[in-house]
Formats: sequence, C-alpha cells, structure tokens
Amino acid sequence: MKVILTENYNDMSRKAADIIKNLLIKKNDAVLGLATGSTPIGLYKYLIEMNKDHVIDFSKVKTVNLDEYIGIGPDDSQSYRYFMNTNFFNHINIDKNNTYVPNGLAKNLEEEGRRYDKVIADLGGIDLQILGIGNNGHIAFNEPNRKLTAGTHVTPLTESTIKANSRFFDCIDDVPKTALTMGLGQIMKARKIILVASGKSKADAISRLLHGKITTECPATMLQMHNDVTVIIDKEIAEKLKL
Ligand SMILES: O=P(O)(O)OC[C@H]1O[C@](O)(CO)[C@@H](O)[C@@H]1O
Repeated sequence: MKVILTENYNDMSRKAADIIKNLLIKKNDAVLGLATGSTPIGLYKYLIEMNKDHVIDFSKVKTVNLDEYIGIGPDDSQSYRYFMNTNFFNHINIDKNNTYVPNGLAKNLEEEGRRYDKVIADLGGIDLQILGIGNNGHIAFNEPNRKLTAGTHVTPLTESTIKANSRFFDCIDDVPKTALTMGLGQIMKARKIILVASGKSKADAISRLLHGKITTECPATMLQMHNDVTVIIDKEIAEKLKL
C-alpha cells in the first residue's frame, strides 16, 4: 500500500485530485468510483477548478457511487444523489445520465443491488475508486461484522455510524437506519483505489488499515489484499501514528 503524507486537509485534497487528473488526462472516458462524506468534498472542489480551467474534461467520464440511504429520494437534500449533484456534478461538464447512484427508493432493494452490480460490470468495471473511511473502519457502508457481502446489498447502519452521520441531520432520529452499499468484493475489483482521511479521529482506523490483521471486524483491512491502493492522510493522523 502506498501512503502519501500531506500537510493538511487542502494538501490531501489537492494530491488526491492530482492523481485523478493524471488518470483523466490519459483516459478521458474513465469510470470513476465516487464517495460521499465530508472528506472528499475538498478533492471535488479541486476537480471542479481543474474542469473550469479546461485541464480535465468530464464529458466522457462515467461515475458510480458507493452507496445511498434507503427510504430517501434523489431530491431529498440528505440523499447521496443530492450530495453528489450539489457538491460535484452540477459544477462540471459531466452528462448526468453517466452518473450512477444506487436507488434507495427501489421497491425491491435486493434486485436493485443486483442491477447496480450489472451497471458497473456493463461499464467495464471501475478504473479508480475514491474512498473515505469511517472511525470504526467502515468502507462505504460495509460496517464491522462477522461476515461481509461482496456485491451491492442492503445493510443496517451501526450506532456509531448513525451517530457520526447525525451531524448532517436535524436530529439523530432522522438518520436513516439502513442503506444500499457496494460490497467489499465490488470495491476490491476497482483497478486503482485512493483512500483519503484527515483528522485525529481517523487515526485508529488508518492504523488498522495499514498495520492491522485482516478482519471483517475492520472492513478497511481488506484493502491490504488489493495491489494498487494509495492512502492519502494529513499531518494530524501521521503524527498520531508516528509516521
Ligand atoms: O468523510 P466522513 O464524513 O468522515 O465519512 C467517512 C465515511 O462515512 C461515510 O460517509 C458513511 O458513513 C462513508 O461514505 C465515508 O467513507
């Protein structure tokens, strides 16, 4: 696993954006796997700037998102589709028909998971997957568990994730309790993975990701088995881990 130490959140975001830029310059029709959460917002800002400056072009790019809450629709400001539109897609020259997010309102959610996996396969797989990480080591919404699921599936959220995500809602009771998420099998098939993390609260999860035993109880540790993962962290994490 390659680790890039950065000065701060902006530097982390810039370095991640540069890796994506270099891929898009080589392959302008790449399939990007995208993540929500607060961490990737900075890197999306850099990509928006690069697009405005005509350094990168999204007209042929396709994107697939990792996850979506169940029970809230695309126009709900708490949905991940809404997040992606407002933080990224509305500001770049991408065709929204080429952007995919699981449908959290699907009548048959298991079928939606299978449909989503087929969408990814039909696109030819993911060239580059961006990941954040949860404080408990979750990746997308693959929560610590005795078992993990490979494909896109329905998952209950842990108390710790509900609590962490409640900062985006009026109150904790409004946070959805379930989500549709790509599974670790699907994520591991991405040809390249960039994981971004900033702030002391992520240090333990990053320590386990880099040095811990591989266990479903810390889904991020699965990434140790992937041959092209770049972990980009800020100084706060590096100092806490004495890197
Ligand atoms: O970047 P944040 O907001 O700390 O979120 C971390 C993780 O939590 C999630 O948002 C899900 O809870 C993931 O998608 C993300 O990787």
